[in-house]
Amino acid sequence: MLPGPHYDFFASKKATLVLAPFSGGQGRSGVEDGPKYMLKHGLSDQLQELGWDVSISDPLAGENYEQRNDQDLSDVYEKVKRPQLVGEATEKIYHAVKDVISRGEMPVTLGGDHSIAMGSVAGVFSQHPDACLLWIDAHADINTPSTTGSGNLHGCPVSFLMGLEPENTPPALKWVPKCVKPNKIAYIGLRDVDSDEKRILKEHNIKSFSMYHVDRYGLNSVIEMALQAINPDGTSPIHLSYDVDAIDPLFVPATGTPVRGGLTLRESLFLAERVAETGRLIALDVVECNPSLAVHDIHISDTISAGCAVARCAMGETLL
Ligand SMILES: NC(=[NH2+])NCCC[C@H](N)C(=O)O
Ligand SMILES: [Mn+2]
Ligand SMILES: [Mn+2]
Repeated sequence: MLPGPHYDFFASKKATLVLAPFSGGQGRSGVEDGPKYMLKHGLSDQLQELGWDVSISDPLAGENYEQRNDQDLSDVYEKVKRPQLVGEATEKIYHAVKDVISRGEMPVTLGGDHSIAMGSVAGVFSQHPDACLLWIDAHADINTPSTTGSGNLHGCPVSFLMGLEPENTPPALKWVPKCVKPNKIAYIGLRDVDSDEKRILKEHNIKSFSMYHVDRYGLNSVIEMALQAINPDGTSPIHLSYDVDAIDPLFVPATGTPVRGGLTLRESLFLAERVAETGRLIALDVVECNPSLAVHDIHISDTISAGCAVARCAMGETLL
C-alpha cells in the first residue's frame, strides 16, 4: 500500500475557532449564520477527534451586526458600502486572531463573508510577518475602493491587506496594516475576476491559478507551483483563506456569489490535505457559507459539510 499523507507538525495541536458571524461585506443576509451551522454540524468535536484541543472565541458576540447591516444605509464612503461596520467588525476579529496566534494556537476563523479576512490575515501577519497567504476562491477579492463595481467589501480584502490604495481608504479601515507583499500571496480556483482585478494581478505579478490552470496542469501541480512561488524554501508559515465558492456550486450551492465550473468536492479537500501535509499551516479561514440561500435542506447540509470537511482536511484528517 502507498503511504497516505504524513503530517510532521501540529506540535501543540491547540486551535481556537474564531467565530466571525458577519455579513456586512456584501448584501445578502444569512452568511452570518455560517459559524453557528458549522458548530451545529459538530466541527469542534470533529477536530477534537483528530487530536486537537479546541477552544471557541466569539469576538463579535452580542453586536447584532445583521440588523445594522440592514439599517446602516448611510454608511458609505464613495462607492464602498458599510465601511464603518466592516471596519469595526474586522478590527475585533483582528484582535481575537492576534491573541490566538500569539498563544501559539491555530486560529480557525469561521465566516461570515470574506471581508473578515482583513481581520484574520492582519492578525496572523502581525505575529508572523514572514507568512504567506494562499487564497482559495472563484474570485480575486482584490478590488480597491476605486475599482469596485459592487461596492461590497468582501470583494476587496486583499487590496487593503496589500495597502494598494491608501489615499482612498475609508477612515474606518485605516487600521488595516499593509502586511501582504505581492510575492507572498497566491490564488487557486479563480474563474470570475473583474477586468480591473486582472490588471492589478498582472501589475503586481501575483501568482494566480484559474480553473484553466487546474485543468491544464492538474490541481496537484498547481498547488506545487503556488507554494513554490510564495514559499520557495518551504519554511514560511502558511495562512489558508478558503472561500467555499471556489468549490463548484453543485457541491456548495448555499453561497452568495456562486460561479459554475469550480473545483470538485474531492479536489477541494485534496487541496486542504496537501496544504496540511506541508507542515506549515498556521491559520485557516472558512468563509461564505450562507444557509439562507439554500433552496432545499440538502443544499444546507452539502454546503456546511463541505466547509467542515475543508477544515478537517486542513487540520490533518486522512482517509486511511
Ligand atoms: N468573497 C467573495 N465571494 N467575493 C465576490 C466578489 C465579486 C466581485 N468581484 C465584487 O467585487 O463584488
Ligand atoms: Mn468568492
Ligand atoms: Mn472570497
